[in-house]
Amino acid sequence: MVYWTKCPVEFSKPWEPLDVSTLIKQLISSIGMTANSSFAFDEIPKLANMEQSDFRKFEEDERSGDIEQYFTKTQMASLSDYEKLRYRNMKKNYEMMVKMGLPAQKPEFMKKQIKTPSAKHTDFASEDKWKPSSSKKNIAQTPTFMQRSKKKQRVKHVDDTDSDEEWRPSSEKAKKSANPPVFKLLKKTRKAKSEKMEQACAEEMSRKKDEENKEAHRYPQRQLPKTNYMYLEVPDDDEFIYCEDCEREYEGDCPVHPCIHIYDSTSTTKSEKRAMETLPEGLSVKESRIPNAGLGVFADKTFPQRSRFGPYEGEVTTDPDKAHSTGYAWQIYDDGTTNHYIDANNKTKSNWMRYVNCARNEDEQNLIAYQYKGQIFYRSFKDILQGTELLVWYGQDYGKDLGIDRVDIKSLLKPRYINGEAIYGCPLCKACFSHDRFMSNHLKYRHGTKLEWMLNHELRGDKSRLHHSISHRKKENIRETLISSKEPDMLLKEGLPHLIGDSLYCYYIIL
Ligand SMILES: C[S@@+](CC[C@H](N)C(=O)[O-])C[C@H]1O[C@@H](n2cnc3c(N)ncnc32)[C@H](O)[C@@H]1O
Repeated sequence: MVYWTKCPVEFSKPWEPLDVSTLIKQLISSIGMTANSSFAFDEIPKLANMEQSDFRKFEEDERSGDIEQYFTKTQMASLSDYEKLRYRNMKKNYEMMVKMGLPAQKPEFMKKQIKTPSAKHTDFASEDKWKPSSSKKNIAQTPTFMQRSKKKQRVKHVDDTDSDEEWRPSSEKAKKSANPPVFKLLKKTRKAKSEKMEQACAEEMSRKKDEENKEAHRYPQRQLPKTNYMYLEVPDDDEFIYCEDCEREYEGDCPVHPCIHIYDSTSTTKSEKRAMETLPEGLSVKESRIPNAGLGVFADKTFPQRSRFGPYEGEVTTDPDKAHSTGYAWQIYDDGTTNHYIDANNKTKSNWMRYVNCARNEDEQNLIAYQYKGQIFYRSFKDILQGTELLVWYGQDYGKDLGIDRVDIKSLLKPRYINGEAIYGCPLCKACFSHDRFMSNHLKYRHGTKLEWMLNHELRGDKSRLHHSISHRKKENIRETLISSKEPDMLLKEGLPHLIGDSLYCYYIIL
């Protein structure tokens, strides 16, 4: 903290956390002699202006040093006088910082409360994060059972509603496809908003184009081929959703880290404004930050990690040529083979998701596209901050046609055969998987940025080296023992390291 390194006052025991009120008093008295010190002087007037009586009152208040509420009787008895003093000082410091309106990190021991504190102390003990406006509010924790029931409701929305599409994929599962409920907004407002938005976008774009044409081109001008559809890894079973935090798939949503579904706005129009009108609250469409990419979708507020958007709407077609020609079609699989395409080229039959552009690298990507029950959803795998453009990865082939060269995860999925069984070893850690899908998920979610870095910096233009190093590492690290998939509990009991992924599928343990 600032008073260890920059404090102009000398203390006899620098290793002992100090009582901050004593410290502040000494600081205030030393203002005159510390004018050249590196201490954050803008803080000093604030401290100096605090009423002295406040400090005294605080100091004299015996309960402010009370730490018993955080320890059991046995724990308290085992603490030495020195430790008790230390904890009391930490608590006092924290409370004083909060009182002064300074951001303070709550000491670890104060997060666990054993006994009910007095009303006065609840103020401090209930704060997990310091917030200027809520520093004295008692923030209630949502009980776990309440969070669960919320999650169930969300799942029900997706599962129980029927889709409007005229043609449906052949799979029985996809027939029950979701058409998420929507917020009822004042249509006129949205209509006016979207009309204005379209017009403003068009004007802004034509102005920028004129300007760009006058300038020497800063970026290579590419005639982008409209001969692509967007591609996802082939799902064998699209009723499972991968959770990046748990590193495993769940049937439906992860019960521990459920998604927050962001619903489309209602649009009943049959005109081309439909796609724009479906924009959820907090999103807007304007010119993309990616040169020559056209329009893009931007966040007007922060969307947290695991926000889920969708489904992607469009016309269903089984004609690959038609889908290839538009640049707005996602390929949909059923049992590992292409079943149909959802083409959002037609604005009267699609939603706002048609405007989401392709990320050029892992850093700017904030959405993952995935197929769930025959439909495409986008999910944020990190917080999307206000003002950021929403960007998803369209897939290797489409990416290449847009001039984007990213690590081809599929190329890292070459198995090695042990006892006749294919195993997929991670090039970056010791995890191994029995199925390319688990390995692919692991690479994408656990090491995405690192892979990008390897390609761009270490292995630029020489992907063969990467493959070489992978097979070399595999030879070194893989213990050639096949462990039955039926014994995951036993394996865990033995405490073997690096059992990663779903234990039913991932049954290789690496040395
Ligand atoms: C699904 S649409 C995205 C919305 C599109 N920007 C629009 O204005 O309608 C896909 C098209 O957007 C453009 N695009 C998307 N991502 C791009 C990128 N990273 N670089 C260049 N063009 C991109 C390409 O023209 C592509 O065919």
